[in-house]
Formats: sequence, C-alpha cells, structure tokens
Amino acid sequence: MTTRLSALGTVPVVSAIGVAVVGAAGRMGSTVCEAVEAADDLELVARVDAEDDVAGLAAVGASVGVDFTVPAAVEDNVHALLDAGLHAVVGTTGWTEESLGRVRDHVERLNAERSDGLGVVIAPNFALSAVLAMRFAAQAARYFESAEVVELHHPNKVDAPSGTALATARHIAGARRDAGRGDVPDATETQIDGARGAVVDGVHVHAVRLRGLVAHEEILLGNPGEQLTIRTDSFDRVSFMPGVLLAVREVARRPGLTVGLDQMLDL
Ligand SMILES: NC(=O)c1ccc[n+]([C@@H]2O[C@H](COP(=O)([O-])OP(=O)(O)OC[C@H]3O[C@@H](n4cnc5c(N)ncnc54)[C@H](O)[C@@H]3O)[C@@H](O)[C@H]2O)c1
Ligand SMILES: O=C(O)C1=N[C@H](C(=O)O)CCC1
Repeated sequence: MTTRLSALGTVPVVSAIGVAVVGAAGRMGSTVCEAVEAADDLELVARVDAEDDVAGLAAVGASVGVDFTVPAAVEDNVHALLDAGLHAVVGTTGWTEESLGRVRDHVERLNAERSDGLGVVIAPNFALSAVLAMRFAAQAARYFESAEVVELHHPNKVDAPSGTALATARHIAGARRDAGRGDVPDATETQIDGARGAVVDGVHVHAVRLRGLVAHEEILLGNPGEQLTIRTDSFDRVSFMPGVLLAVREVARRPGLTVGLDQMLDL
C-alpha cells in the first residue's frame, strides 16, 4: 500500500498489482495481457517470451509472474520467478508429483527466510466450468461402475492428454479408491494399440484434436441401464480469465504452493 497527498490530506491508496506475463506472445499469454490491462487494480509491467530473462522483473515493478508457456519450460520458469522474488500463477500443463514437490520445497525454503511469504498457484484449468466439472466428476465417481474421460482440443495443443484430463482422471481414481471400488469393467481382449486411450490411475483417457475446437472435456460415468455425462466447453480463451485474475489477486495471501483453482473457491 502507498500513500498519496490529496485535498483531504494524506490518504491510503491501494497500489495496483504489478504483473509480468511469461509466454506473452502465445494464445493464452496474449489473452492474459489483455485481461490484466483491462483490470483497474492490476498493471501489466512486462511481457516476457522465449529467450527473455525474468531476473529483473521485480525491478520493473512486477510482484506476480503469470506463466502460460510450454510444459518443457514451465518448471524452470517457476523456479526463476521465485528466485526473482515474484509470486507465480501458473496455467501451463505438464506437472508431475515430482516437479510439484520441487516447487513446494523451493517456495518453502525461500519463505523460511522471508517475513512476507511467496505464493505459487498452479492450476490445470482456470475456467469455472472445468473446475466444477472436475469437482462434480469426483463427487459422482464413487456411485458408478465405469468412468472414462474424453478431452477434445484445438490441434495446436502440444500435450496429450490435457492437464485437465489428467487431473480429472486422478480425482476420479482417488474417489473410487476411497469408496473401495475396484477396477472399471472392461472385457477387451484384442485391440489396436491406443484404441482404449491412455490409462491414468486405472481410468481410460481419450484425446481428440480437431480444427475448430478450443478446450472441451466429457466425463462419462456408467452403471447398468444408466449414464451420467458431465461436459465442460471453453469456446473462447476469455473463459479462463476470471480464474487467472482471481489467482493473481489472491496469490500473495497464500504463501507456499496451491494446486488447483478449486482451492481458492468456496465450493
Ligand atoms: N490452466 C489453464 O486454464 C490453461 C488454459 C489454456 C492453456 N493452458 C496451458 O497453457 C500452456 C500454453 O498454452 P497456449 O495455447 O497459450 O500455447 P502457445 O504455444 O500459444 O504459447 C506458448 C508461448 O510460450 C512461449 N515460450 C516457450 N518457451 C518459453 C520460455 N522458456 N519462456 C518464455 N516463453 C516461452 C512461446 O514462444 C509462446 O509464445 C499450455 O501448457 C496449455 O496446456 C492452460
Ligand atoms: O488449450 C490448451 O492447451 C489447454 N490446456 C489446458 C489443459 O491441458 O488442460 C487447459 C485447457 C486448454
């Protein structure tokens, strides 16, 4: 918080949060830049892309770095943002338990030496419809014998399955385990490789890449004689922006690592 002299004397003025966008030239990064520029309480202080250095971002007024880059670069970027003294909001996919663990250790090590804790928010999907779909799927999973996930995306997506589908499958698997459910029924004996999709924690995940799509997911849950389908569609990347901006505004209040936007919503 800063102060400003006015006709009424010295009044507190809440400073805008300085935001640096990493991957700023990309599909998501450029949309985040527009959203930050349109928000009164945020200030876009840097657009960073491949080959740019993040070390000097604090000096140009950045307190939060937002990363939408590529799975191969994201972990190094987050460590570099933390070393530069920035909070990090991360939408890039490709995380594993191991890479999340290294970021958790790093931020906790830094925070042990700081009075103001740094925060990192990593979410595979910032769209409300997707966050709710994941939550509903996890709630429903215990009641159904069968569960499969179909994700459908634009053909320029570099990873498959999507980070959202991986998280959804893991949540479903966890709920099934907690409920004491065994394997999903599947009598397939012969198949062409890949025909049954990838298997994530025992849940089959199918990836469609199709011109015209943005980001979509269906969770199929089946019992004898009935089916529940949960579907989320992002038709436009603006769907991710309320979640990204929420995380940018909240990350400084959450020292350490937060995984998933659901952790920041009152669900
Ligand atoms: N969490 C979410 O809600 C959400 C939503 C959409 C996309 N994503 C994920 O975000 C990521 C980016 O998606 P996209 O469609 O914007 O990709 P994109 O290819 O359009 O953009 C990636 C950008 O990152 C840049 N880049 C690559 N390496 C870099 C580095 N080392 N440092 C800085 N910049 C670098 C590229 O030059 C490019 O401009 C993907 O992992 C995607 O799955 C997440
Ligand atoms: O367009 C993408 O790429 C997306 N990536 C995320 C994922 O892998 O789940 C979120 C949806 C869009």
